[in-house]
Amino acid sequence: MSPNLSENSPSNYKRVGVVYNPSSRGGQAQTLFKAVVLPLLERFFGDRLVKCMPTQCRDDGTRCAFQLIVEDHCDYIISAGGDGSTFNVLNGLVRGCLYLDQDNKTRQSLMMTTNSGSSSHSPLPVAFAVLPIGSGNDLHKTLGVDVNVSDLKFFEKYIHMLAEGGEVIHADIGRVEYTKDHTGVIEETVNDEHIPTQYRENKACQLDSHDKGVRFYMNESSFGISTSILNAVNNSSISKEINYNIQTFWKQLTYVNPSVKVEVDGKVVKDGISQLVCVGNGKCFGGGMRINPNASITSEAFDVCVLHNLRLWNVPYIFYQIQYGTHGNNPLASLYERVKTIKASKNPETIDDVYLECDGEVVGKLPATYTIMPSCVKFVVPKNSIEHSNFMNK
Ligand SMILES: Nc1ncnc2c1ncn2[C@@H]1O[C@H](COP(=O)(O)OP(=O)(O)OP(=O)(O)O)[C@@H](O)[C@H]1O
Repeated sequence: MSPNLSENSPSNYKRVGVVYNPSSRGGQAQTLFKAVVLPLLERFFGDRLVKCMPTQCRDDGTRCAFQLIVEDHCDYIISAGGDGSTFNVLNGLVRGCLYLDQDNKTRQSLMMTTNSGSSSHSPLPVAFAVLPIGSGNDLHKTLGVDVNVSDLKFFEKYIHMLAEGGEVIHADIGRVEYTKDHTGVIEETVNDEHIPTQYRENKACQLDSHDKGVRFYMNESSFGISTSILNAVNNSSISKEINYNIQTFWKQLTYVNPSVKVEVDGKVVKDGISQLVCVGNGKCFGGGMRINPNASITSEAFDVCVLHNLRLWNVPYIFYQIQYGTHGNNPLASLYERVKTIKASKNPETIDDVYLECDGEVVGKLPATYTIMPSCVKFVVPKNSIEHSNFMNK
């Protein structure tokens, strides 16, 4: 049945908070936001625009979104940045809603770890949207939206869409419970949930323990070679866009594929050497590669791609295929579609830890458990986007 359109207009949300990452796009986002984005936000949102908060440091989008919801009572949060910012802000949005959750219903559904994947969830009360001003913008490739940050008309159209022209769909999000790293490979601050200090006495919004982290993601999560590439890119002063290609090539020469066990809805599908496993809520990954070509953020399920023991000489062809999403018949890849839970661990013969990333942010390591959170987020998208038509045709 088609959803009721008027109820789904973003103009129903009257208290809008924007979190922007001035360091996105190698620092260009700062100027772009002030010169182009902010005047358009003021023009299209008017009095509805409550506050714009710049992030102060890495992962700070979580704190900003939390405060906009809890202190400024925002009912609509926009993340202006790249995929990493989307991830941070989403986690602040979830924790802010948990903090305000009087009847404990939100917490119960977000802590769900069974494979029932019921669609009876009601979405979180705060709407969410992303204004793409980052480098990769894989989420927008999943949505089917062409991003052109050098075109002022793009921002004019897009911000009008966010204010009134777009539509709210109920998007699924991925939940991953992973093992925290305390070895120093990942900075200790990444282990923090980033809930502002004054709210930490309220346990309702805290999902982590000392050893386990819980994060939510919008588009994709993966483990294997991807995290090794991301760690090298993020710890370097070379431009992200150039270094990404250099590291992708270099890691193919140096990365030792780990042995992992992957269980999909209770069935072991991989018990051996794998270069990469991608648990997709959306289809795109790594700068637009269609690694889970049939995934949709409204399918109420994950799609999973396992890349087996790739060797250097296999890589060019299979990555060419992944670019176009045609790797399904390649014996070096296995695709599992419409999956509710995934459990993954490293096998004893692999000595090094296997790290995982969510929406491009390396957060922790295996063992990890993924659970789909169906129809969890009221997400504003353009009416002509792929994910909007997926939602309408559900
Ligand atoms: N004020 C800040 N200073 C330094 N780093 C920040 C700041 N705010 C956020 N970050 C971090 O910047 C990183 C990248 O952010 P983001 O994803 O927005 O941009 P990007 O890398 O240009 O885009 P993409 O992820 O799409 O390639 C994230 O790890 C985020 O936590």
